Amino acid sequence: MDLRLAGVSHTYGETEVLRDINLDIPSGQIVCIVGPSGCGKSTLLRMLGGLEQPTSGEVLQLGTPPAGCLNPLTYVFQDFALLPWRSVRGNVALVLEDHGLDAAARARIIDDVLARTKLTEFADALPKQLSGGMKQRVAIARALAVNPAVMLMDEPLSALDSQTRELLMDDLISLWTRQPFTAVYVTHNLAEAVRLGHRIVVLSRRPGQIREVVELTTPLAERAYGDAALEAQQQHLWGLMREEAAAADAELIHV
Ligand SMILES: Nc1ncnc2c1ncn2[C@@H]1O[C@H](COP(=O)(O)OP(=O)(O)OP(=O)(O)O)[C@@H](O)[C@H]1O
Repeated sequence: MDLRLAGVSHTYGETEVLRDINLDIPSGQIVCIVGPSGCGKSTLLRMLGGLEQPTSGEVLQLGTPPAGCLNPLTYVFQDFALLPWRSVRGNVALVLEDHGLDAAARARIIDDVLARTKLTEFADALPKQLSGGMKQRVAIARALAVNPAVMLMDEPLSALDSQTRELLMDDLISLWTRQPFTAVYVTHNLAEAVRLGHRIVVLSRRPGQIREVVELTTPLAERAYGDAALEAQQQHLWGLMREEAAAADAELIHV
């Protein structure tokens, strides 16, 4: 299933947040959204997930979700959003309830996603026993458990220190390489965007408009930390964003 934003604009009261966004999210790709603070990235993600309706334009789901999909659109948030009283297994199991699956089918799915996210041996741990990186792995396992058509990821690594971020980026790349998934990945971090994005959508400051869509053709598995070509892409992105970011920053300060 692909997603398409067709002429999407959005206004909160007097504030125009997004203007005329036209964008396709093709199945099997990671599409990163970057742009200065407050330009409407999270709003765009909420529209893709159907949590909010755009003031004008349409969000279209094209085609059918993959076989075995229990929830076509699922979120991964920065703050993990785990239930503290449930174990790792229990947190993943939560999203499998009320789908008419028998216990064996649920166990099979949970075992599979825990293995894919390297959490098998932590299945019985509680969130408070886990590092931030491990908590986010649980959130990713939980998202994968419903076999979504598209994962909507809102700054999923922003709460983590830089080394943990690197490890999780490697994990996401190996997850995708073994079994491609579709994701829209909002980030402030251009290094993350060039490591993980097949396409990077650069938004202007508010009202967010698409300034450029950068396509990266290097396979994800070949995008090593510190790669010169990636650094060059990152510089290009920063060139596009620099003035917008400075203007957005000044705007926030003087409000
Ligand atoms: N429910 C809401 N009601 C009113 N204004 C809102 C609402 N949600 C977001 N906004 C405003 O819309 C603008 C865009 O917000 P949004 O969170 O989408 O931006 P963002 O690009 O994700 O920001 P950041 O990079 O800081 O996370 C901001 O000015 C924000 O204050």
